[in-house]
Amino acid sequence: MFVPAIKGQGTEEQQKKWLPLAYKFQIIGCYAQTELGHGSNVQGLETTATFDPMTDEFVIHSPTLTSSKWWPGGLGKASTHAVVYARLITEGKDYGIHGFIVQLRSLEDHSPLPGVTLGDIGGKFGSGAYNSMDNGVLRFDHVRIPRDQMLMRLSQVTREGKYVQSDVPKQLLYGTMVYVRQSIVADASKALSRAVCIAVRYSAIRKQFGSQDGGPETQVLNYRTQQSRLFPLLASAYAFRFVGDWLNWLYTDVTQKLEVKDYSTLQEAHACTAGLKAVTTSATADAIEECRKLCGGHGYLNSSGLPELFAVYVPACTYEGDNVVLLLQVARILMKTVSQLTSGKQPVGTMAYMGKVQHLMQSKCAVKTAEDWLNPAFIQEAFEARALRMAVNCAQNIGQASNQEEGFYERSPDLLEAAVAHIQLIIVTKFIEKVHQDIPGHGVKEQLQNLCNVYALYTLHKHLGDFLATGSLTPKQGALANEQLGKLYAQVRPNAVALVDAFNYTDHYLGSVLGRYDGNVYPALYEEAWKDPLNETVVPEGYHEYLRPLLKQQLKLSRL
Ligand SMILES: CCCCCCCC/C=C\CCCCCCCCC/C=C/C(=O)SCCNC(=O)CCNC(=O)[C@H](O)C(C)(C)COP(=O)(O)OP(=O)(O)OC[C@H]1O[C@@H](n2cnc3c(N)ncnc32)[C@H](O)[C@@H]1OP(=O)(O)O
Ligand SMILES: Cc1cc2nc3c(=O)[nH]c(=O)nc-3n(C[C@H](O)[C@H](O)[C@H](O)COP(=O)(O)OP(=O)(O)OC[C@H]3O[C@@H](n4cnc5c(N)ncnc54)[C@H](O)[C@@H]3O)c2cc1C
Repeated sequence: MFVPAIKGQGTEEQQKKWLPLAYKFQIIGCYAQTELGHGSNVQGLETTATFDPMTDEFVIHSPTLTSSKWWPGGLGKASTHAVVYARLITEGKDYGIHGFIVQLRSLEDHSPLPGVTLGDIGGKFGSGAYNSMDNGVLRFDHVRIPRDQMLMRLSQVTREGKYVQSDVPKQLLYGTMVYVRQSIVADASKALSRAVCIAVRYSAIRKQFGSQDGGPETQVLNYRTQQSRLFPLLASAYAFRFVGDWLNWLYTDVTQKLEVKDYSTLQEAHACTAGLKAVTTSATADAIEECRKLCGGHGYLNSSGLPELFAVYVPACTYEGDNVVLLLQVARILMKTVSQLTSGKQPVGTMAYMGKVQHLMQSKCAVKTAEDWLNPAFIQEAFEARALRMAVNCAQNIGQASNQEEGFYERSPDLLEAAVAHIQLIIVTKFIEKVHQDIPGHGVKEQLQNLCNVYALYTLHKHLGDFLATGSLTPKQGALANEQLGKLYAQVRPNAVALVDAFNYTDHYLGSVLGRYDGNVYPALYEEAWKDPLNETVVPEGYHEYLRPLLKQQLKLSRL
């Protein structure tokens, strides 16, 4: 994040100076924004950067305990430099949060520079999976940096100390986070596809119950409950891959527009990166845990690869923006869009469907049979109607409040659900668009169509309350969707293993004895067990100190 921050907020000159050093690992940088007291609320950060015109320097300082930088990855032990986000103060006025390049450690002996206190913040969730990352703590005691180490693409401070705001939106300060959020969506698909690959392959070899006359037991992958839990996750892995590909296109397009000072899609980029990051990471974290449970007891072994995957993945729901905070950002933009509908201003991009407000507010879903749910037009319209009606309902309720902000606060739980509905519509839309494309490979398109329908109808089934409460569907149509879902599972089953083999993960990358490509799980589990350090001695350490005295004492007591 050190590099994209300099690329996005540094001048050409600053990029020429600092990026080659970073690329060649002549310096190691981190992104020091979050503090002990503030993470979500960036504008609440307390670290100060006060301009000293006498020396043409900024004085970086941590005025309070809560202003200590806290969490930045790589900060504790590895980084020599940081992009530090601090309150810019010049001529006695606070201009809010800006980025500054600050050297933290000597390039000679890696010792912290004068006025810099830093270290690691300690162990984190799980069996230490994330402990390979030195998330750090950092405090400044009046550390001086040259004025030209303020990232000056978005705004400047002159030699005399005058603050100058460039003619670019100040939100570009948040650009690095937008960049990482869009990459996290693609990474959600990677993490989810790993978990699903393990769970599908293991479910195909695991047999339990159902033996007839001594014959083989039933593959657990054949149980309807296993399919109804697992196949929506398989479909989600593909869904997140395709929406992640689209989001990368959107991000690239926005970045190109920014180059020519076209800021028209900045809001769309923010809403989509924030919302898709929130929805895909929450779903993926839940799905990895579900995949662990789908593997029964063996899923709880470290050798399954699932506990570590979960422990490493779950902070994705928090880092790069807490998911609730990000969804509320989407909700704000939805409310702004709804308020503009009466002005005649046509919504664009992923909000364009809201322009069909007259139709969608009164449309009746035309589904009459289970098979009708295989028609993408019916799915698309049902999801559009649900999302729009939820947004309009929120806007109407907010409108009844004494003031907008109070109304937004009071209705924030409903707004959260409206934001999720809008983002799920985007995911479904992009999946439908993907399967409408020419897709090479014999039968591949049909399989992806099945998965697209599984993702859409599973999501509809899971959020049926929204669809019924907004009148977007009738209970009968909801039941028909569930009926069609069961038929789709039967169509996915024969290709389930092929659909996870298609991720083409090596056994090494998968890191799971349950997900081995050859399915030879039981010998691998047994072999792995003996590698456990506890098995280095046949009689366990502690026997003589603890077990033997206890056993002897109990034996003596039993003879009394
Ligand atoms: C076996 C192991 C295997 C493991 C396998 C899986 C591995 C895991 C998966 C992947 C691995 C790799 C993943 C990638 C690496 C990830 C590393 C993560 C490191 C983490 C880094 C961080 O966390 S950095 C810090 C992140 N912090 C945040 O995100 C803070 C969140 N808060 C904010 O963004 C802002 O405070 C907030 C937007 C909430 C509020 O802004 P504010 O200005 O205070 O107020 P507001 O009025 O809401 O907004 C004003 C105005 O600006 C618009 N706006 C806001 N944000 C943006 C933006 N980003 N872009 C554009 N516009 C923005 C907003 O809409 C408002 O507009 P108007 O209404 O005024 O028009
Ligand atoms: C593994 C990991 C790596 C990280 N790496 C970095 C890094 O490299 N650089 C960096 O700068 N930071 C980093 N962070 C910090 C991270 O960005 C923050 O933790 C994250 O932005 C969440 O902010 P917070 O901790 O202040 O959460 P809080 O905002 O304090 O969240 C606490 C609760 O409050 C709720 N909440 C907060 N505000 C509102 C609101 N307005 N309305 C409703 N509910 C609200 C949240 O939803 C949440 O439930 C990292 C964090 C982790 C876990």
